[in-house]
Amino acid sequence: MRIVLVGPPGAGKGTQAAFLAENLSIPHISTGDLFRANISQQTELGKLAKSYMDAGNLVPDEVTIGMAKDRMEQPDAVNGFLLDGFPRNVSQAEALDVALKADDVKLDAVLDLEVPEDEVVKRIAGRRICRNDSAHVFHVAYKQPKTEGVCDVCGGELYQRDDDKEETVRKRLEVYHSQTEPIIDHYRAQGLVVTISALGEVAEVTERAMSALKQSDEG
Ligand SMILES: Nc1ncnc2c1ncn2[C@@H]1O[C@H](COP(=O)(O)OP(=O)(O)O)[C@@H](O)[C@H]1O
Repeated sequence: MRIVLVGPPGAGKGTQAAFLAENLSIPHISTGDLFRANISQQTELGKLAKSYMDAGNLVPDEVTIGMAKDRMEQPDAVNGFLLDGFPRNVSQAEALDVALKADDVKLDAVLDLEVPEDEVVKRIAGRRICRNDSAHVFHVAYKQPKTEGVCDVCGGELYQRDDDKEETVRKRLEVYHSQTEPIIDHYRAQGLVVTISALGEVAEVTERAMSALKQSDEG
């Protein structure tokens, strides 16, 4: 299956993507994770990406599209993938359409995770991530001082992403509404959009997502 996941920052895309990718036996491709890997390895791409990310802006298409395509061309992605964070604007969606067409393949679904805006701000401000695995995500109370803890799953150090500060989150939401939301219409025109609520327990949302994807596959 070839799936695109969309939803505002804080919708739980990364968390859900990890579970869904495992259930569906396809690789989870996250452009945010690819950028963060470049940042921690201090590559040129990482340095460039960081300046945009910390401001809550999108990294320019010229570098993002090439990076995403390179990843999708890896052998593990030949029969399917779950894209998380890409495409993030209409021109990226168009570039993806062209790339898929060239390979004579199609997307199966675009899964849209819906969550109210005040919930998103609260979730992100309290979000802490494990240094060992970005799928290990934890939450502290909203507006609590940044406390360093350890990951319940693997004992790794927890940290707050630089772009998870409240001011940056507001900017990211603005960018989401102005640049990313329009891709939902782009894909709606292709009949691919499946919308589910991202509220509730993680496992509940995964179940909701799996049954929505199954229905769209049959329908
Ligand atoms: N496809 C993309 N195009 C441009 N910038 C991107 C893309 N994917 C990720 N980024 C950059 O990485 C940041 C973090 O993205 P991500 O890890 O997906 O977090 P979230 O979904 O919580 O916003 C974005 O705010 C943006 O600066």
